[in-house]
Amino acid sequence: MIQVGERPAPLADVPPLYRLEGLSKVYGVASSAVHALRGVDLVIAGGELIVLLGPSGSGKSTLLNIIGGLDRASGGHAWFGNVDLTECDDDELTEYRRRHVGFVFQFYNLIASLTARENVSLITEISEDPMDPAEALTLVGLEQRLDHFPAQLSGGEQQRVAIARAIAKRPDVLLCDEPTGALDSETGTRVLAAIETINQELSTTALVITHNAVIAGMADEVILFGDGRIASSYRNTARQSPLELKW
Ligand SMILES: Nc1ncnc2c1ncn2[C@@H]1O[C@H](COP(=O)(O)OP(=O)(O)OP(=O)(O)O)[C@@H](O)[C@H]1O
Repeated sequence: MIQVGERPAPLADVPPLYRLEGLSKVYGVASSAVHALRGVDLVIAGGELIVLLGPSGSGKSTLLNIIGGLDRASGGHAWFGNVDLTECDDDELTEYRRRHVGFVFQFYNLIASLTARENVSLITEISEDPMDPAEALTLVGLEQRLDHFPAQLSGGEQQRVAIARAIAKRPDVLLCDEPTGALDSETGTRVLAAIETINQELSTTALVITHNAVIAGMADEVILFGDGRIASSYRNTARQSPLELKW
C-alpha cells in the first residue's frame, strides 16, 4: 500500500522530487487516438523553478496534470519521491494533491462573494499545517488588499490571491498552467514575481507553463515540448528576476 497520506521523509533524503520514466498518455482509442505524451523522461530536483515551453497541443498541460495527480498516465512511471503516482488509486491521488500540490490556472476561480482573505481561508481551514491567510497574501504582495473582494482587484491581483490560496497549505510543488495568459505584461510581471518569491522563500518547487518565451529567463531549467516529447532543455546559468524580463 502506498503511503501518499504520509508526508515523505525530508525531501533532502528523497532526491529528486519527481522522476518521470517513459511517461505516455493517449486520449481516445483506435483512429481517434491522440498521443498527447509519447514517452517523457524527466528528473526534477526539489526547489527548482522550471518553465515549460512549446507549441499548442504539444503535451505541456497533460504532463502537468499527470504530475499534479489530476490525470492518469497511459504508460510509464511518474515518481514523486518514492511514490509512483501511476500506481496510486483515486483516494491516494486525492490525498497526494491535497497535501503536496498547489495549482494555479489561467483563470483565477475566486469566489466573488468572499474577500481575498476568505478565499484563502477556504483552503487553510481544511489543511494540516497552513499559513495564516494574511501571511500567504503578504508573500504575494497583497497585504493592503486582504479584505477586498475579487471585483475590487485587478486581474493580476486576483491571480496573486489564487497563488496565495495555492501555497497557503505549504505544498511541495506549485504547478502553474499559463498563469499570465490572461494578463498584460505589467500585471503578469507581478504574478511571476510572486511565483519567484514563493520558490525562493519557501523553497517550493515551481513548474510554469507559458507560451511566452521571455519568461524562460526566470527559470533554473527550461524544457521545450514538441509533439508529446521533450524536444530540448537547457539550464540558465543565472536566473533573471521577473522584473527584468522585457515582454
Ligand atoms: N481530455 C482530452 N481528450 C482528448 N484529447 C485531449 C484531452 N486533453 C488534451 N488532449 C489532446 O492532447 C494533446 C496535448 O494537449 P495539451 O493540452 O497537453 O497540450 P499543451 O501543450 O498544453 O497545449 P496548449 O499550449 O494549447 O495548452 C492535444 O492534441 C490535445 O488536443
